[in-house]
Amino acid sequence: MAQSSASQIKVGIVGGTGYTGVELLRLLSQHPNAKLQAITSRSEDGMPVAQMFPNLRGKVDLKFQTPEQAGLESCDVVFFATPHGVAMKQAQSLLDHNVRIIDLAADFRLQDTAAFEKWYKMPHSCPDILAESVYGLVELNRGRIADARVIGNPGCYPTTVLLGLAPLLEGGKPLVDESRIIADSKSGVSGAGRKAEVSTLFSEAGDNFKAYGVAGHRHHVEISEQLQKLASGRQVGLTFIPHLVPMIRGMFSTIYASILPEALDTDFQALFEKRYANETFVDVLPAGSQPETRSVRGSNALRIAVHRSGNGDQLVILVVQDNLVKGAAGQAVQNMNLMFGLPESAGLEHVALLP
Ligand SMILES: NC(=O)C1=CN([C@@H]2O[C@H](COP(=O)(O)OP(=O)(O)OC[C@H]3O[C@@H](n4cnc5c(N)ncnc54)[C@H](OP(=O)(O)O)[C@@H]3O)[C@@H](O)[C@H]2O)C=CC1
Ligand SMILES: CC(=O)N[C@@H](CCC(=O)OP(=O)(O)O)C(=O)O
Repeated sequence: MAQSSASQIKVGIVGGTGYTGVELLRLLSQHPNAKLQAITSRSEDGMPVAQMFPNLRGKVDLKFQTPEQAGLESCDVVFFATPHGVAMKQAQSLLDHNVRIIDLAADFRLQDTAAFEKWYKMPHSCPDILAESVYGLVELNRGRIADARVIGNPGCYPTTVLLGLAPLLEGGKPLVDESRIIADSKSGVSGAGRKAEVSTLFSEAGDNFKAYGVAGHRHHVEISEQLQKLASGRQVGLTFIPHLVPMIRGMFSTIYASILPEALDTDFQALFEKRYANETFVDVLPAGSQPETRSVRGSNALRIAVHRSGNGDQLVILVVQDNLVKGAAGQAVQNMNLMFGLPESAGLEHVALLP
């Protein structure tokens, strides 16, 4: 159980019964500098957290409380592991109490409020707070995260696609045909959350493999907004197709890009290795490697392999992560560490679970 001390960060979690909420609990209950202070659930109000999640017995001795009763305003930071539209309604009152906010949903991800309203089917209730918020993809935005009061933690698919493409787009000179990039992405079923839905029943999702959101997915607009920033304002044309695979955790994005004739002699392996050389959580695998989702299961690592296919003019980038860790709760804790001046890897040193 985390011991309280003056230097510990007082943490609240809104939405402690969902999959990202319980993942935050797993990570933060072992974090050397965090003290869990308030965990909310409206449906499980009064239930001991460890009764619902026995993996936390002896680690978390709090009960779930409603958001109104939990005393969130006395925390240093509050994580929202809630559906879209919840954090933005509580953000101002928490900021008024000097509480910093990390939202795992999409309320603070898209700067384009018209796109937010189109894809999330609700008006944005605090565009002024959105304007000061920072997109919490640490490897791209580290400089701005430390001082941020509000973080929009990235979507799981966007994390894989953006980190898989950043080294190609960040340079001033295009290396690949930026008008036709393809991201073919697959997610485990936990990506859909813990709520009961027919599509995530064992008998629907098991022994099955399907694409969805082919005509449009809300992560496409999130990825596109960030890709344009990475490419210094150049338009980037992306086809993004998500798939559901019959596993619980894990995400795999295969990204295809055509190398421009003038860039054919680029050493892409070296480019990726150099870009991520100082990143604790991004692992560029040796040339020829084929990453597996189980190599990141339960860990905050994201692994990338760089390949050329065909006659060498097609780049194929393979990216794996655990959707609940680097794709959600782990990334959120990485943001918290930066915001509070801690080592970025504090509480995030778990090695992936095999088999
Ligand atoms: N699953 C994943 O891989 C990823 C998820 N995300 C995002 O993280 C967020 C949480 O996802 P996930 O954990 O899967 O979701 P779940 O559906 O599993 O859990 C949602 C949680 O929010 C609480 N909640 C629901 N409505 C409200 C409300 N109006 N006010 C306060 N609390 C509420 C629920 O508890 P109760 O109803 O009892 O209060 C529950 O604890 C979502 O926005 C999701 O899009 C982001 C990246 C990856
Ligand atoms: C498998 C599955 O259903 N995945 C979710 C995305 C994961 C997620 O929660 O992303 P947000 O935080 O942006 O909602 C989906 O496609 O809707």
